[in-house]
Amino acid sequence: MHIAIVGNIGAGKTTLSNKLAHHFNWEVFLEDVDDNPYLKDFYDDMPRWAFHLQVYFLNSRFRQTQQIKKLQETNRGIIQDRTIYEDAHIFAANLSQSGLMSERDYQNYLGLFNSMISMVDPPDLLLYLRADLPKLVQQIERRGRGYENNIKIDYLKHLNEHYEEWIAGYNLGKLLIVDVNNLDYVNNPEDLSVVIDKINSTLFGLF
Ligand SMILES: Nc1ncnc2c1ncn2[C@@H]1O[C@H](COP(=O)(O)OP(=O)(O)O)[C@@H](O)[C@H]1O
Ligand SMILES: Nc1ncnc2c1ncn2[C@H]1C[C@H](O)[C@@H](COP(=O)(O)O)O1
Repeated sequence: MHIAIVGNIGAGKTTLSNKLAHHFNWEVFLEDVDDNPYLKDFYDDMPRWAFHLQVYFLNSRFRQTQQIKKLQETNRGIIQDRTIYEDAHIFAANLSQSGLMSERDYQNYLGLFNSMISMVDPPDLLLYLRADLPKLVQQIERRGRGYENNIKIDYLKHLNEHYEEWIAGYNLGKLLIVDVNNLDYVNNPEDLSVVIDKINSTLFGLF
């Protein structure tokens, strides 16, 4: 079983990934953020570093999908924090449409993505955490990564629009949308139970 948690920056993916991995006693795969050599520079100067960052994330995410594939052969359950689909369909697409990545770099990137994607298995369940801008801003501030102070509201807004469009057309497997605006699974165990019940119901038809 492989559940992938997707959603905008600060929606609560990492927090929920860790909690679900603990609950189900499954393996968790997190994003390559702390050791990412481009992320801080990217937020300082997006046009300069957009392509470098996308190639870095694409490679890191592809490597992760291959590790997940191997682990699945052992029947171990897996929780994945963000997917390779989001790199291309959300972030790279947004950078291109916002004029922050040149057409030449975007087409080069897409060529790479399209070569890789046929080797990627979709998750059994894609869990989309839907969050409005105030919730995202509040949680990004709460997390306090210095370089994310530069993130503009418009950037988050455009990412949310890309998410909604991508999710509306998602057809690679089961999909569960959870509105997290009024959920606090950090402090309220009942809110975590709500999410776990929805997952069990979507995957196994329980509840
Ligand atoms: N549903 C929630 N309610 C309250 N706080 C949350 C919730 N989800 C996440 N947080 C807090 O918001 C911050 C960002 O969450 P995080 O899981 O890192 O988001 P993401 O991985 O989607 O970027 C963290 O400080 C986390 O403790
Ligand atoms: N593909 C990406 N392009 C640009 N930025 C990205 C990409 N993937 C992740 N990010 C950023 C967004 C955040 O600042 C960090 C970690 O993501 P988070 O949603 O907080 O887990 O990396």
